Amino acid sequence: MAPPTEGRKSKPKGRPKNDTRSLKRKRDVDDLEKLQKAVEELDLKAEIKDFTDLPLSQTTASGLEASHFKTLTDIQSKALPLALKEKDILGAAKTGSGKTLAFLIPVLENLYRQKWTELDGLGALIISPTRELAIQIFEVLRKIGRYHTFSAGLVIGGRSLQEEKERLGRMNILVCTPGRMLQHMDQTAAFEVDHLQMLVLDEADRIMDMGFQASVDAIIEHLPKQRQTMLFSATQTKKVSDLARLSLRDPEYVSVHEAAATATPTTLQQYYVLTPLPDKLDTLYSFIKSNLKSKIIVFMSSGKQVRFVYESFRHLQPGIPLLHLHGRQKQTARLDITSKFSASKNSCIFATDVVARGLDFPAVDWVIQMDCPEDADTYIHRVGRTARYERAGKAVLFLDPSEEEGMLKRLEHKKVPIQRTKPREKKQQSVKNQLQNMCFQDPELKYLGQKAFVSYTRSVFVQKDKEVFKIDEYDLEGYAASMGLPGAPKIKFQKGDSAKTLKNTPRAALSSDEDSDVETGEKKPKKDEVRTKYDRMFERRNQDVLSGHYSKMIAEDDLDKDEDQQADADEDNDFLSVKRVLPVDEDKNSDDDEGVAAAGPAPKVIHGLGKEPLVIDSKRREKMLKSKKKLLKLKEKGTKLVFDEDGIPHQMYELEDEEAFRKQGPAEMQRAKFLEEEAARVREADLDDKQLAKQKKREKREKKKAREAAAKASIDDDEAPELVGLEVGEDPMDLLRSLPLPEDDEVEEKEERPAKRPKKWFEDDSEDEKKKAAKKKRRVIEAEDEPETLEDLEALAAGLLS
Ligand SMILES: Nc1ncnc2c1ncn2[C@@H]1O[C@H](COP(=O)(O)OP(=O)(O)OP(=O)(O)O)[C@@H](O)[C@H]1O
Repeated sequence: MAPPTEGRKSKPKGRPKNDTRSLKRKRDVDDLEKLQKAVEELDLKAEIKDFTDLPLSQTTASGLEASHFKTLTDIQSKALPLALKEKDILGAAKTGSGKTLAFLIPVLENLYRQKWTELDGLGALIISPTRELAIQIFEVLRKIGRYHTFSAGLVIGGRSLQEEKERLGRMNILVCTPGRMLQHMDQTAAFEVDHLQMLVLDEADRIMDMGFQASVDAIIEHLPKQRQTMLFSATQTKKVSDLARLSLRDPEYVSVHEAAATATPTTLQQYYVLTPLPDKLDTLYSFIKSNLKSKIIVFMSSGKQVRFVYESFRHLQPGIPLLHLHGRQKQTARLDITSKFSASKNSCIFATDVVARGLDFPAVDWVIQMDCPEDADTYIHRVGRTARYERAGKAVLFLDPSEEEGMLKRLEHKKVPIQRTKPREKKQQSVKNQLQNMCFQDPELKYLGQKAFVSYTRSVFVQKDKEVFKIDEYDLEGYAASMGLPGAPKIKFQKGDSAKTLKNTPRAALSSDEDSDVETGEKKPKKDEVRTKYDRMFERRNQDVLSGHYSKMIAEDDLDKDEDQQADADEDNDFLSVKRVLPVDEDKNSDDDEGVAAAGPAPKVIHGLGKEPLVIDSKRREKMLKSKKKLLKLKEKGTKLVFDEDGIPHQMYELEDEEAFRKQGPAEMQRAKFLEEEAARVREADLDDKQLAKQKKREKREKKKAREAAAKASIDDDEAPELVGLEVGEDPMDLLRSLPLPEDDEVEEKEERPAKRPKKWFEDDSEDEKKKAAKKKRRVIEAEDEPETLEDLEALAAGLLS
């Protein structure tokens, strides 16, 4: 047995092992009793400043210390004593004020004091409205609970249900999103919640609102009524109906900032700018350009808006890393993006309300609300992503003039101090033309823009607060034009659903096929209207130009269709979107492949053109096949044949019969013989070539002399034709011949190779490589023979100059 390590207390000698264990157990029991007593005796009126002043287990205290938490925030000092005494709590405090610890510490402590073990099953359930927030809560729990022996899990979807099922039964603490949790409660037989002690709802008002209503009610039905329930939010729900749904027992309302003059952090500066809808993108771009050294979050009303602005702005290359986040991205991508944004010093993320609540990105400088929030509470949560825990921050709200009065009234009512500011004229720049160009050149971007336009318009239409959102007063045509669209897509609205309900309704419950239930369409061309090829181009989508990036985006969307509802909270629903209406002219044939395949007649198949049969599933493809040139691309490449004296074709290189080869002698000898013969042939050919070259030169010299003589004669006759840029009598070939001829490709490459420039953040490798390939192509100039005609030389000179 190894000797006891220095500094570590050795076991008392001679004492039986069992005695030690029972002594330890007794000491633990004593400690627990003491802790329990201290909690019971805790004076609720006493001022608690440090975590060490609280009756906490050594394990939690050590976890807090190791995570560098020392002093309590206001909400923590008010809520923690009550929560430790197992009271039901309604906690309200400003954003970034430390509510997470106010419920996580009691979760750990109360289970600890009840000696909860793995065998006792689920002890505490923490519900969050979004996956990102659930992950964040889980991370904090892991940090401060690192010395505890509880098992804790994250149930948020995005990975296999089976995998989660297997682990669920063993968990003591779970952090979850409502949709996924309910799925498990309904489907996982081994998952027991009968002994649950604590239920926590973070961002409670959001979880209790209409979108989550059904799932939350169903979850609560599974839970035992006797439990501790805690609700936390910066905008707390006090609705009696909500509290009744949760069966709270005499809840303590802990609101530390209710008496405060403002509902938002005092370190937060808040502004609004009046920017009519058609100028919104210009204002946003100008703002980003003027704040390249900042960390910015830009909130938009829908995922489609986010995608359009991200895709178009990244092409404009503002000079700051751009990111985008919305509910339809794959979970791994979302995680990657949030961690990138957290780690970055300066970057700009375009996001939907999926990041509006609870997320604790470090050191955000600006929160921009490009689209007006649906209500003052959403405003408060969005701006709360900056100015967190004693840090300073700034927020700007973009308002259309029609929204100003209504929104300011709402904000004032919620005690939000906001003042108007104007963007600097000097810094204002317009991107309208560039967007128009981009949409014109890239039908996919245009299509994305149309969808963004429709989803924005619809989001405004479904808003409940008609005092703020007056659909008739927006310049929608102007907005569409500012996005680079050729006219505003026509939208047919459906009545009945409110923004909030739609916001959280699971996508599956809405339309699964975006375009199948659309009520909207692009402007139908009138029959007699003159249509240019540009009009037609603007109306197309999914042509051959489909960019890889966009297809990837679309693929991501499809992959992500099974995401849980709360994660999609931000996402617009597809009961309206752009319907592609084809022009009546011949381009009506130019439907995209998917459309025809889905709805049209069975596709034709052509065999024999290439290796694989060609499927003609659209008229456009059929048309393409009628063009010989295009068809060539699809054909197999020909094989080169040589004909012998009898006119029989042979492959260029045919393998000799092995036996015949052997008969001719050893391979090495045959090889030497072959080389010798070939060398002799080359020498002979070389001689011929040299003679030919000499003869050509001689002929040229003679021709030149003849021309000079003729020119001289004509000068003498005073009838010489003018040669622009040349001295009279000078041979035009001489000038061009004096241009340096490339020796070989390598020299060219050295001369032309540009100085290596650093890769810009917005360039991806494939683009880089494409450029390189294009450059290489340009560089290759065939210059083996001396140019002979003027045309040859002109072509060569042009090649060199370019
Ligand atoms: N006692 C403390 N001492 C130091 N930092 C703290 C303390 N409590 C919380 N914080 C830090 O403050 C920040 C905000 O905390 P938290 O995310 O819990 O805020 P919140 O009130 O839940 O905000 P929101 O309303 O936006 O969800 C976090 O970075 C957290 O680490």
